[in-house]
Amino acid sequence: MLSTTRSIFSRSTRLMIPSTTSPATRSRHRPRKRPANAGSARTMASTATATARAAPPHLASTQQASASNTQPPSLVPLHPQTASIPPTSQARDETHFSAKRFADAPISAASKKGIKHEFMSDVQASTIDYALAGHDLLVQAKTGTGKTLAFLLPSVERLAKMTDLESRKISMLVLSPTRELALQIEEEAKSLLANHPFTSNHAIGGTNMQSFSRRLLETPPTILIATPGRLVDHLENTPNFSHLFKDLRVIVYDEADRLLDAGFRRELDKILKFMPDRKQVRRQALLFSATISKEIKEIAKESMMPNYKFISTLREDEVNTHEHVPQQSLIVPFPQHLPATLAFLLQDRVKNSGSTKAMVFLPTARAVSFFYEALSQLPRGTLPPVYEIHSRKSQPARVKAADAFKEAKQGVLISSDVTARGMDFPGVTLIIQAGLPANAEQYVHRLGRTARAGAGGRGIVILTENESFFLRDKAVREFGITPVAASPSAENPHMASLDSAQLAEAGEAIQTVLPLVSNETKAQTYRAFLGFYNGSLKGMKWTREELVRSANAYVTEALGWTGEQLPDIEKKTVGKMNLKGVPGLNIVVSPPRPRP
Ligand SMILES: Nc1ncnc2c1ncn2[C@@H]1O[C@H](COP(=O)(O)OP(=O)(O)OP(=O)(O)O)[C@@H](O)[C@H]1O
Repeated sequence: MLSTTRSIFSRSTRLMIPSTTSPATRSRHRPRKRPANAGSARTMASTATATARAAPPHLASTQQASASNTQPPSLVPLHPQTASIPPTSQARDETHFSAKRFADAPISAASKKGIKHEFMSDVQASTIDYALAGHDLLVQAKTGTGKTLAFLLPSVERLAKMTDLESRKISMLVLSPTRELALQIEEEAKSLLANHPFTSNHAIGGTNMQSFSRRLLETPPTILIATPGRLVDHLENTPNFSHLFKDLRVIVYDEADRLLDAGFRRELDKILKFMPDRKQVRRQALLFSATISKEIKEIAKESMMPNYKFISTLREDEVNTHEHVPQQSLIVPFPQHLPATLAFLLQDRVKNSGSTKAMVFLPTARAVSFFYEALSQLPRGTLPPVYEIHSRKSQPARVKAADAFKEAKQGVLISSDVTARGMDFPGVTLIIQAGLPANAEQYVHRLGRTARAGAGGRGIVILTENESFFLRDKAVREFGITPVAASPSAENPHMASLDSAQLAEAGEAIQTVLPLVSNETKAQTYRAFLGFYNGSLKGMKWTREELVRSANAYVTEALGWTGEQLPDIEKKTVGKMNLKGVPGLNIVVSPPRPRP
């Protein structure tokens, strides 16, 4: 079966990309001047030129480090002609870094020792004085521009100066919407705290609650990083847990707009009820995010003192994605989402001298499993290592996948939105979003997993015709997403292109692996499809009947379901989805619950 796949790839001319291109050689390949026929300012060529002009020394050295990480290629690409494109998706963008040095900042020697960067990023430079002065802050800055250090550093500095801190109490609470992000913040806190007498710990779902309660009560950390659900659990169910917060001086809402939206609101309200009255213990509130809508601004006010400051490092006319990240869209039917993803991954590998580090975002956890199972069945060497991460995996498996992908020089991480915000995976060159993103904000956060800390990257969103209403959203229209063309553009060779032959070729490869994906995964992906698109009927312009018809076509044509009957779906689930009476579902009555 797999031999078909091999033959598809071996039909192309075998290509050897010069794997030993040194960073210096590569930079010579980059255009030094903007060509007269170059398109918009978004072209990678112009970014590369700007980079060559303005790289501060700290960034130049990081650039060299990342460029030297490229591995020799091991694949035969779908269309080898694209290989002549000089790899520039690692071009850097310095617009988010300031000329302020940490060495000159009014901060302790202990903190200076713990910081590995020389220059402050914009958001760090523009917030540090206000934060050190104890103001409540609502801060908006682009993804990947160093917000974590922007809230950790001044908070730690303020705590270090407080002479009346109660020992054995938590002084600073950082709230994070996801477990992975909480652990990542803790890592960054640990390196900042290396020379301070402070400690940090976390309280996140998926860990043993009893042993964590014990540990936190026995040795309370100075800084606790928590996900809201688990913190509420502790506060409500662990005796004396709320006493740990009696001297809380700083509270941080990372990804504030997500924490304040309807999904977390109830938990946040509960958490705040357990915190000491701000009139008795003066507490600083720091709210950070890359996306802050008007409504969120209004809600955020409730969490801050009336004289709070709103700081945005976005210029007034600036759209909220990195200008230097080329973004493209491809409109194809559902069965072509996986083949198109494969084709783009292979193309990116060629564009990056055989080494791609890409993330593929999908709307549901089950769709993640499906893509993962299919792509990992491709013949060895077709793709770099493939990883999956989503909420249905155990916490140790999530940590393992996130850590492995962080470390990986090349790889493909298939993910649900659990890694969409805040996660810092170094060197990601391509973000693919296949299927409808939840909203414009989530699109921005997912895209923000590339082009971090001044590096370059690209984004592609793959949608069906019905999902393409997303591209017509007012906010999304401003992002400058351009359609993927059928053939490579001479004007901008760094943009992805895809013709029908390439898509068919990738489709053939996918057809060979679909039978290897388990029926259970396909059935679950089908049910998740029904659930997810049921929530977007209006945008999709589907009736409930059309939803079911589309899901039934999806399971056979896109997922390769070959069962005699469609996957079953429990009666109670059908009721919850409001699909009762809609023809075309294979409804089963839920098995009775075992009596206690
Ligand atoms: N001053 C700096 N100079 C260079 N790199 C920096 C600087 N500050 C932070 N970084 C690095 O930039 C990367 C992104 O930082 P961070 O994760 O804090 O971004 P963020 O703004 O919180 O992103 P997101 O919006 O996705 O949450 C990290 O690898 C971090 O180490």
